[in-house]
Amino acid sequence: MITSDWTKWKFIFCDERVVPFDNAECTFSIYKYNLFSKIPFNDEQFVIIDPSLPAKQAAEDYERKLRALYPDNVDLPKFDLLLLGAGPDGHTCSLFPGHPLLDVTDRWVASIDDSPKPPPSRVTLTYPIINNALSAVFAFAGAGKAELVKRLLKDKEDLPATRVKPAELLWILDRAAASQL
Ligand SMILES: O=C1O[C@H](COP(=O)(O)O)[C@@H](O)[C@H](O)[C@H]1O
Repeated sequence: MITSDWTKWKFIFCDERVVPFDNAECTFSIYKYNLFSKIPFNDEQFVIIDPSLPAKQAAEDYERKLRALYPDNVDLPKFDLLLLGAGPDGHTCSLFPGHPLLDVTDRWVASIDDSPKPPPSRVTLTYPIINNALSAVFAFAGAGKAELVKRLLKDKEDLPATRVKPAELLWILDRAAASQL
């Protein structure tokens, strides 16, 4: 059990699907009801997208909200910890293999309307922000992630997830996810 002054925490989302809060694909709502309901946070501690906006405007709005966390006008934010997953194609956040978003360096947050994984409209942090973080954790569980974990950690394929290179990168795997290493 972690003991912490939870009121000091701020939560941002590395990516989010542009869907209403009551949609099963809304990452904020998944966290809110499954994890955050167990810890005493209040809504002001979350930086969330405005899902009523089209993806491009939602990304601009979300970047404004992130910038507001840094009154000193930093060029790049330095987040303490990014908690990441990756899909079977090697995507992480909403950065998909071969997609032009992989090369975006002029924004903290980008939008996508043609995500290969539904839902199609999403906002995502870009690599300059991801790789400026103090630390990131990739967490994988289950046999369904075993081949992906092998491609990332053993084969070191050039995939969106292997381009994540913050100051410190940790991997949390259960035995099944690590079974092909
Ligand atoms: O759509 C997303 O998928 C990945 C994880 O993929 P899954 O196969 O485990 O569902 C996630 O890391 C990403 O942030 C999310 O938007």
